Amino acid sequence: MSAPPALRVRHLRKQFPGVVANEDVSLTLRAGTVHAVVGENGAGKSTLMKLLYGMHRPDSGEIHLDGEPVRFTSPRDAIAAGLGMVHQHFMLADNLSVLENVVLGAEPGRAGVLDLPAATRRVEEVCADLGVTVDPHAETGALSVADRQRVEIVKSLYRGARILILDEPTAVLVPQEVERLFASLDRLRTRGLSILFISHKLDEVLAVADDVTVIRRGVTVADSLPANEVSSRELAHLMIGAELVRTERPARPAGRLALRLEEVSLRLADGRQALDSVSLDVREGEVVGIAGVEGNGQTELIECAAGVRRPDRGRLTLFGQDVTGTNLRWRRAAGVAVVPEDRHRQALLLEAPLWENRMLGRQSAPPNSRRGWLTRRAARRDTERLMRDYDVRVRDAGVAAASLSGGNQQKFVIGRELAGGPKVLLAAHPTRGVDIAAQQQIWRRIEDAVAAGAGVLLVSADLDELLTRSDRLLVMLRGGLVARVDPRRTSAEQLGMAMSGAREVAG
Ligand SMILES: Nc1ncnc2c1ncn2[C@@H]1O[C@H](COP(=O)(O)OP(=O)(O)OP(=O)(O)O)[C@@H](O)[C@H]1O
Repeated sequence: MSAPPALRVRHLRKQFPGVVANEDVSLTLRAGTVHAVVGENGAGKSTLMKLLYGMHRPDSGEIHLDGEPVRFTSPRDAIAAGLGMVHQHFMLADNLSVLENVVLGAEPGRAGVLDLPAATRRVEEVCADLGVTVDPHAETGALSVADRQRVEIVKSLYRGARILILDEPTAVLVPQEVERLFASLDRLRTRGLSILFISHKLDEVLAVADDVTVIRRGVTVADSLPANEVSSRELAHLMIGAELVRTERPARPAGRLALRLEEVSLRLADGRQALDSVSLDVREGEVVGIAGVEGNGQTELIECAAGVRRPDRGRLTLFGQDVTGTNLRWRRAAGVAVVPEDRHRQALLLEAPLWENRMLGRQSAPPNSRRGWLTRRAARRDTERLMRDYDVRVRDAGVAAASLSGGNQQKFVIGRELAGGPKVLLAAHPTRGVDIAAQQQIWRRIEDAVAAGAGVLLVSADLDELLTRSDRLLVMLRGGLVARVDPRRTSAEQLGMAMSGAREVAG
């Protein structure tokens, strides 16, 4: 008899107030394989992972581990049973060392004390299993995104995980890092571990996964298909129940100078030179893309352009007017819209209802305010219109932002920022965590704004997005703009090379 599957999920159901997040979800994760879960935003993928990891309890349905039924009441139970999970937002303490993060919360030795030299050796062994090197004594906050992700994986393996759940692990990685992650997953698979991961990138899913499960609106529509028997087109079709339309980018003439940065520099409190004499122009009706490995100044660039941070040196102008000393509020009033990198901390009040979130930063503008009074009904109606326009799938405008799926939160923020007809849009990762159909929809709206004259400064970790959407593309490294590439003549691999500082740059 063949071995039972590592994990078998049958007819899981989970309802939240007003929403059935998982209606009927099933999948079979075979031992020693990589299994991808795909589906539109809000399809119920994260809910499934949280059910498996003991963060939520299913209303009905069954979970079997190695053929045995299990019922977890907390992640602690799931970890004890051999599950590990790497969340989209890493759960590491930045001010602790890699080693401290890894052993934090893990069982100490028999004597109740932690044997540090033994723990260090074990961490090094796990890294060797993964085929990566991470210094156990490095400060976690100083590591790159890819390294922090490795630490999360090491942490799970250190605790003895045999099944690893990864929630959109590649969303934050550049192509070279994606390849390294896949190589690590491959090593784990050969050693008999089983991996379940969520992704929105179908080509990538087909490249690495053995099996694929498709969830549409809370229901499994394809249960554990062999990946070599489907195409990305078929998967997209299964996900949305319709064909995707490819959009061609129109050539467009750029207009007046909208935003200009002149030799802008910024040193952070920890002494790091975040921006080093950055000069760039964004004209009306064009998209200027910024490529770079995360942590090379893109975040601070957007923050300075938005007026959230003030540069130490240099000048910013908006349609010729010096705005260097103005803040976010002032710039918003002057027509600047901002889609920030961290939607949880900078774009949404998670506990507040959507209609309040709709008004953030614009409390005094119509239709939210009449003669200075907030009109709640108008704000709600306006929010519901925005939800329809941007296909934000949620019951009504009274629902708290926290209970929206990640992709729906992003669609909401984009809709809110574009609603005012901005002159300049500062967009950091506008489609991060958003499914392919919604990505196209978001870009259609941004392109409409561009056609209406908006100038867009785009920061993204998605190289295909940068290459297909930018009119001009600049590469950022260690706080400076180091290369200019032609988005029409550059491949994602060449761009990845330029981002890592390699000399020869195409275009
Ligand atoms: N804690 C919660 N309370 C209320 N509703 C929730 C909660 N968590 C999820 N939902 C709802 O359940 C549905 C499924 O959400 P889920 O996060 O599982 O989707 P997803 O497929 O992971 O989406 P995405 O790709 O956008 O991350 C959504 O409609 C979401 O609003």
